[in-house]
Parts: sequence; C-alpha cells; structure tokens
Amino acid sequence: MTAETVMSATGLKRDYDVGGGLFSKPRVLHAVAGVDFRLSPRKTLAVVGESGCGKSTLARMVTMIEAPTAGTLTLDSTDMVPETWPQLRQHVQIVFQDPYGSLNPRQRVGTILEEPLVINRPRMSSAEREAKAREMLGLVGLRPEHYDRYPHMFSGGQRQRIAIARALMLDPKVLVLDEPVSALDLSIQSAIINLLVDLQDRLDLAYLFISHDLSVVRHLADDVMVMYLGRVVERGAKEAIFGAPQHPYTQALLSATPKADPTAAHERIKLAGELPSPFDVSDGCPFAPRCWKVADKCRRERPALSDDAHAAACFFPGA
Ligand SMILES: Nc1ncnc2c1ncn2[C@@H]1O[C@H](COP(=O)(O)OP(=O)(O)OP(=O)(O)O)[C@@H](O)[C@H]1O
Repeated sequence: MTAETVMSATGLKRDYDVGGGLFSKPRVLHAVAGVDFRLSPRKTLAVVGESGCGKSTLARMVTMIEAPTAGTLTLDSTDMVPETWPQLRQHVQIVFQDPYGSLNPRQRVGTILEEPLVINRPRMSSAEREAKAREMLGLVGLRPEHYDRYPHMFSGGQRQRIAIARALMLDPKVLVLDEPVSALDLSIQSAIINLLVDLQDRLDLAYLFISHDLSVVRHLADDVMVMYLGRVVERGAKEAIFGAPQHPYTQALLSATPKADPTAAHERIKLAGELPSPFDVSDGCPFAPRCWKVADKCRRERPALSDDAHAAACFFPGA
C-alpha cells in the first residue's frame, strides 16, 4: 500500500441470511459481493448505483457498524476488525442524507456538537469542548449564536451544516457522505457541495461519497465506482467515467443525467426492467438480463474487473 492510501478494501463481502422458517432454510443474499477500492487523502471516491446495489451496506462496513463477511478493510494500514474498531472509529465519520432525522430535536446545537468529545475525549474540559464546537460552527458557515439554538430553528441546509460540523468534531481522516444533498432543495445543494469541497481542502479529508445522482458526483468526485447488485461494474477517474463510460450500465445511468452542455446530442438509454432480485443472480454477468449488448457468453460467464486504472466488468466494453 502506498503512503497516499488512507483506506483500502480488498475482496469486501457482506452476506445476509434472509427468510427461512420452520420448513425452509434461509437464503443467502450477497449485498456486497467482493469490492476493492483505495481512498487517498484529499480525494473523493464516489460510489454510484441504483437503490439496492449495496451502497449503504458498504457504508455500514466502512463506518464499522457491521463487520464484513469476508475480505479486508484497512485504515492507515491497520486492519479494521472488531478488536480495532474502538481505536479507529473516531477517524471515520458519517453524514447522512436526512438532516431532519439525524439531529436530536431536544438538544441544543452546542450539546449535539460536543457529544462526540464527551464520549471520546473524556479529559477535555467543558471550555475546550465549547471552543471546539464554536470553531466548527464557523468552519461550516454558521454563526456563534447558533450554538444555543435547537435544530427546529434551522433550515434543511443549515441542519446539514450542523451534521457536517458534528462529523468533524473528532478530526476524522475519512468522511462517509451518504447522499448528503439528496434531501435538500436544488438551490441549497450547490452551497453544501461547495462547503464540502472547501472543507476537504482545508482539513485534508478523504471522502467516500455515496450517491445515486450523477450530476452531483460530477461536481465532487475524483474517482468513481459504479456498483450493480453488490459488485463494482466500472471504476475509474471521474473524467474517464463521464467522458468515455465503458460498461452499458454506466452508459445507461449517464444517459439519464442532464448533460453539462445541454446543446450536445444526447440519447437516453432506457434500461429494460427493474433491478433484478439479488437472489436471482446467475453465474453470468449480473447485468445481462437488462443489457442491450448481451451475447450468449454474458449469460454463461461473469466478466472480471481488471486492475487497470479505468476498468469495466464487461466482455464488450465501449460505445
Ligand atoms: N440487514 C439486512 N438484511 C437483509 N438484507 C439486507 C439488509 N441490508 C441490506 N439488505 C439487502 O442488501 C441489498 C443491498 O442493500 P443496500 O441498502 O446496501 O443498497 P443501497 O444501494 O444502499 O440501496 P438504498 O439506496 O435503497 O439504500 C438489498 O437487496 C437489500 O435488500
């Protein structure tokens, strides 16, 4: 691993036993089915894909809420296993989609911000905690008097700023941003995205940015990982993914996103059918049932993802 990798995953898997009763065995659902990635300081890796592709499961493993079924996760070369979670957790913080549900309505902003310090920095004095909370309020663009207010007194965008400030209280290395602007009005989204860009720069943060919205990813990402049914089907630098998508699934996702240049020719690819049941994944390519390029080989064999900087798990990549 290079010194420039803050977090890495190798062969990461998470299975769930689903169903099962008196007369039937539970079935195994492969929510994340072998994912590799590297995250560098000051960089943003975007994870994109439809609902159900495994993004939230990945976020739960990375934030040490759930252990992987198989594979390894490391933070600064230390394995992230239940024994090391207590010492590593403070370095990986998460910002959720819903700024209304993620803040305790009965607590003042100051209390909300200081809670992680009360738990993780027991020797810090209350004056030091307050100073840190006020510093973070300023950093996210809020005012000192907001310290004493309650969440209901803020707009959605301001609440998300509070959630971001709380995530920064322990000086993390990695922020997991789980659809952080999806619940906000369009006009507020760009202000929050600009804030995230500014904070990354100032605080040397690495972002794992989970989103189904490619137009947001276009603004924030350095690298992009496209997931489908628990697997990475394409990954590469943002410019490569947006400029020359190789996997038919990525092409379909992109064709449904407004273009940076609205005058450019642009044909929308309609995907046939819904995301299939995660139980019905065959030995072949998981995307085969919805793919317009499908050939016999795709139904029999699963295409691998190469180690190339820009790679697509497809037998017929490209236009
Ligand atoms: N605790 C669980 N028990 C059983 N199945 C689960 C559990 N958590 C997730 N799954 C299943 O794993 C698959 C991936 O789910 P996940 O929530 O990670 O996807 P997602 O891409 O984050 O979707 P969304 O954007 O809707 O949250 C889905 O088929 C889901 O039903």
